[in-house]
Amino acid sequence: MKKRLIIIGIQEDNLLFLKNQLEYIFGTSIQIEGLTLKELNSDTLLSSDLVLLSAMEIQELVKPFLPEAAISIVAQRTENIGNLKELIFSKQRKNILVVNDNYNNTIQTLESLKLFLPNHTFYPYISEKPMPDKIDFVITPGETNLIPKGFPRMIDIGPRIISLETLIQIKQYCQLDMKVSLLTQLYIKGMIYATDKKTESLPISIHDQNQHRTLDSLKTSSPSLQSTIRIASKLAKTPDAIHIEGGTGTGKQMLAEMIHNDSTGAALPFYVYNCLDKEPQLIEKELFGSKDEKIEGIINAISGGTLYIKHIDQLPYALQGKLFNLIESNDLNPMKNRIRIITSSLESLATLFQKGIIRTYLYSYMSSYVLQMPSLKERKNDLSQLIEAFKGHFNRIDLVFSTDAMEAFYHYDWPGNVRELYNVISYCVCLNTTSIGRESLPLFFKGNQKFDATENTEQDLGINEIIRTIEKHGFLSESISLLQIYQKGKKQNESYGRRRIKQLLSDEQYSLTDQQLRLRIEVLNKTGLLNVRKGRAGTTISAKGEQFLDVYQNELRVQ
Ligand SMILES: Nc1ncnc2c1ncn2[C@@H]1O[C@H](COP(=O)(O)OP(=O)(O)OP(=O)(O)O)[C@@H](O)[C@H]1O
Repeated sequence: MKKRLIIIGIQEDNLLFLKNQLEYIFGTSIQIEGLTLKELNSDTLLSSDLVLLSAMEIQELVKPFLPEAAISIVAQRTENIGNLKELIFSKQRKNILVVNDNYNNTIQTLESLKLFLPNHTFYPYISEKPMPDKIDFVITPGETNLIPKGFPRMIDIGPRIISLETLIQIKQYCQLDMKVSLLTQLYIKGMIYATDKKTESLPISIHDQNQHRTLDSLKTSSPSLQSTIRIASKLAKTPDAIHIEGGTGTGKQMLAEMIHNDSTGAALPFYVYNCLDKEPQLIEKELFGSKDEKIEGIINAISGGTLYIKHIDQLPYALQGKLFNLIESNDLNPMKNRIRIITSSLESLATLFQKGIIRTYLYSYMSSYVLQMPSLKERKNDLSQLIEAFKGHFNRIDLVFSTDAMEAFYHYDWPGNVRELYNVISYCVCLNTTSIGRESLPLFFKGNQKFDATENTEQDLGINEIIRTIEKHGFLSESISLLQIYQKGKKQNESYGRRRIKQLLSDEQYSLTDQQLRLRIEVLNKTGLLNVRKGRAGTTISAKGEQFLDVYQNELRVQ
C-alpha cells in the first residue's frame, strides 16, 4: 500500500511550495498531502503516516495530534541554488549583499550561500549598518520587498527547499525502490524546477482542507454572513453554478468547500483552478484542452464533483462563452456526470460587469446565484470567536490576549481578513509566552490606538501605513532619528545639507552611505513626513512628520 506523507507547516504558500518539490521528486510513489497547523485535529493523522514538519518550531504544536506509532521528521531545509548559475561559474570575485527578513535569517542564509559560492564576498543587509559602496549582486530568499532601491542585479532564490538528507530519509521510511543517484538527479533538477515555478500552484488541485466542514459549522454573529450561509445552504442542495465574491482571505474558498460538502456530490472531489496571472492561451489549454496538442483539459478530464474557479475576472472574454455553454449544457443534460461550477472574484460581479470584464450572458446567469463574504472589518464581533477557534487549532487554549491587545485587534482594519488574523495568531503562538499584550503585537497594531478616536486624522496621517512602509525597508529607528534631526533644525531655523545630516546621524550611531541616506529621505518624502525641495530651501520636516514623531515618541515607543 502507498505510504501517506503529510507535510505540516504554518503558511499555505510555503506548504504548497514544499509539496510541489516532493511531488516533483517522488511522483505518485507516495501519497503526499499538505496540511497547515490549523487543519490538524485529533483524527487527521494516522499511525501509519510519515509526518514531515516544515520547521523545528512547530514540533511541540504538532505533538498532541501525532499518533504514538506515527513517524515524524523535521525537514532540513537548504537554500535553493538553482538560479545561482551565473555566480557559481563566475571567475571574478563579486560583492554580494544578502537580504532576509531578520538578522538571524540573514546570517543563516549568508552562511549557507558561502558554502555554495566560496569565491565571492558576502555582506549581510542590516539597515542600521553602513553598506559597502560597491555591491555587484543582491541575493534574497523571497524577500524582494526588503531590498533597498538602486541595485541593478537581484537574484531571488525563493523559499528554502527540502535538503537531500531529508529526501533520503523519506525514501528510507517509505521503503521506496529508488536509487540514491536518481534521487540526487531529481533533487538537482527539482531545484531548477522550483525556481522556475516558485510558489505557483499546479494547474488544478484536489482540496481536502475543509473536508469535514459543513455550512452549519460556520458560526457568526454577522447578519450579512448569516444571510450568506442561509442562501448557501439552499443552493448547496441544487446543481446550480454559484459565484462567491469578497476580499482576499475572507473565506471564499472555504465557503465553496462547505457548499460542496453539503451537496449531494460531497463524496466526489473538490477541484480548485486559479486563473490568476495566467496567459489566456494557457487558461484555455488547461481548462478546455487543445486538440492540436492532444491535451484533454480539466473540464473534460474530471467527472463529477465541484470545480472551484478562482479569479473568474481573469478568465478571458472569449472563454467566458465556453464556460457559459458548459454551465448550460450541464443544466440541459441531467444524465451526464455533473460538474458543479463555483466561481469567485475579489470585486463584486456587478462591478466586473459594469467595467465590461464579465460578459452579459454569464453575468445574467450568475447574478442570480451570488454569495457575498463580508470582510473581517465588517464582522469584528466575530473576532473573539475566530481567535478562540485558532487557539484551539494550535492547541494553545492557554494563550491569553490582554485587553489592550484585543482592543488593538478591534481597531485594526484587517486588510488580509481572516487569513491575516490566522497569520497574526500563528505569530503569537510562536512567541513562546502564554500572555500576549499589545507590546508583543506587530508595531502597526500599536499605531491604531491613538488615532482611533479621531478617525479623520488617522485617514490623513495613515500612521499604520507609514510604519508598515518604513518597516518594510527595515529602517524605522534610523528614520525616527532622521526626523528628530530635521525637527531640531526646524526649531533652530537651520537647514541641513546631506553631509551635515550624515554627520548628525553618525553621532546617533547610524553611519550611512550617501545612497542609504538618499533612500531613507526618499521614503520619508513619499510618506509625506519630509518635504524635499531642491536648492537653498532644502529638506524640512513636514507638519505630518512632526505629528507622526509626536505619536511615535509618546504613544508607541514607550511600550
Ligand atoms: N470563519 C472561518 N473560520 C475559520 N477559518 C477561516 C474562516 N474564514 C476563513 N478561514 C480561513 O482563512 C484562510 C483564508 O480563507 P480562504 O482561502 O477560503 O479565503 P479566500 O477568500 O478564498 O482567499 P483568496 O481570495 O485570497 O484566495 C483559510 O485558511 C480559511 O480556512
